[in-house]
Amino acid sequence: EITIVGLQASGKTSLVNVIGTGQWSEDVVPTVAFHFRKVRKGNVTMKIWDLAGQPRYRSIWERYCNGVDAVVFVVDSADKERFETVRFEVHQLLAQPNLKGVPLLVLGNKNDIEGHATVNELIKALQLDKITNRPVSVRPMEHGVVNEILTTNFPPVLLVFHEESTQPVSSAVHSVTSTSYPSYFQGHCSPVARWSKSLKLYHFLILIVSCILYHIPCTSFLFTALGIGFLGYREHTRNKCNTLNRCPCCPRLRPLSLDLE
Ligand SMILES: Nc1nc2c(ncn2[C@@H]2O[C@H](COP(=O)(O)OP(=O)(O)OP(=O)(O)O)[C@@H](O)[C@H]2O)c(=O)[nH]1
Ligand SMILES: [Mg+2]
Repeated sequence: EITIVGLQASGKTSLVNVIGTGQWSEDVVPTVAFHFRKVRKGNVTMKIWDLAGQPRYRSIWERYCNGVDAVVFVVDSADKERFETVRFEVHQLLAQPNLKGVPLLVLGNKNDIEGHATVNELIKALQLDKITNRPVSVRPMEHGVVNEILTTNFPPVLLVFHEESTQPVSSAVHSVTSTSYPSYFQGHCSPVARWSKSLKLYHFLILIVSCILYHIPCTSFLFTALGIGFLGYREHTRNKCNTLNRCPCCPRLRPLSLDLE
């Protein structure tokens, strides 16, 4: 799940269209509020939140960035006059507590336009080198062609695009299996978090009520509570929580490398 943000007319919707259809189209209208799109590539379903970039919609960005695997910030790299605004918006967004640790991918779009900023200029103008609390990647892009962009070192989305392909998105797609996925992450879900979150209050309520009804002594109560906890933990581990499908209670898994050019 990714969220695409950026100032108006930076090319967010154009990018999403390319990801979704593999076709570049000039035919885009400014987004109102947001546009949600689900794209299936191989074994992976991407959920993409394409947010509107006009000033009146920027206050909702944070809400839609909450809990996603990556935030993609699209910048019109030919519109240098607005870099200051972009810098402000990037840092303002990343300062939100909900976005702690979420990886950031900055795409310098419209690279086909003469006089566009280079990746290094973008890093400097947007002060991306000051972001130290999350993985950051900056890539150039034009006409929504994302072949080289959404690749290896940058996590989730991005595995669906083949690293060395020079083809546009649709043909660059390859299937991702759960075995190729975990190598992008280090760390694992905390067993304590899993265990405690899998215990629900109602488990204890049922237990207390049945203890009272059947006059069960304290030690049995304890053993049964532990048993329920263990079963809950196993259930949680098996069904809900792995590197592809993290559960909300587990700490965010970290991508392995920081790829700031
Ligand atoms: N030259 C050039 N034009 C582009 C590129 N990407 C997008 N555009 C054009 O930029 C304009 C705005 O594109 P959109 O995709 O609607 O931009 P957006 O970021 O979704 O805008 P909002 O929805 O208003 O936030 C369109 O006319 C696109 O055709 C690019 O790489 N190069
Ligand atoms: Mg749009």
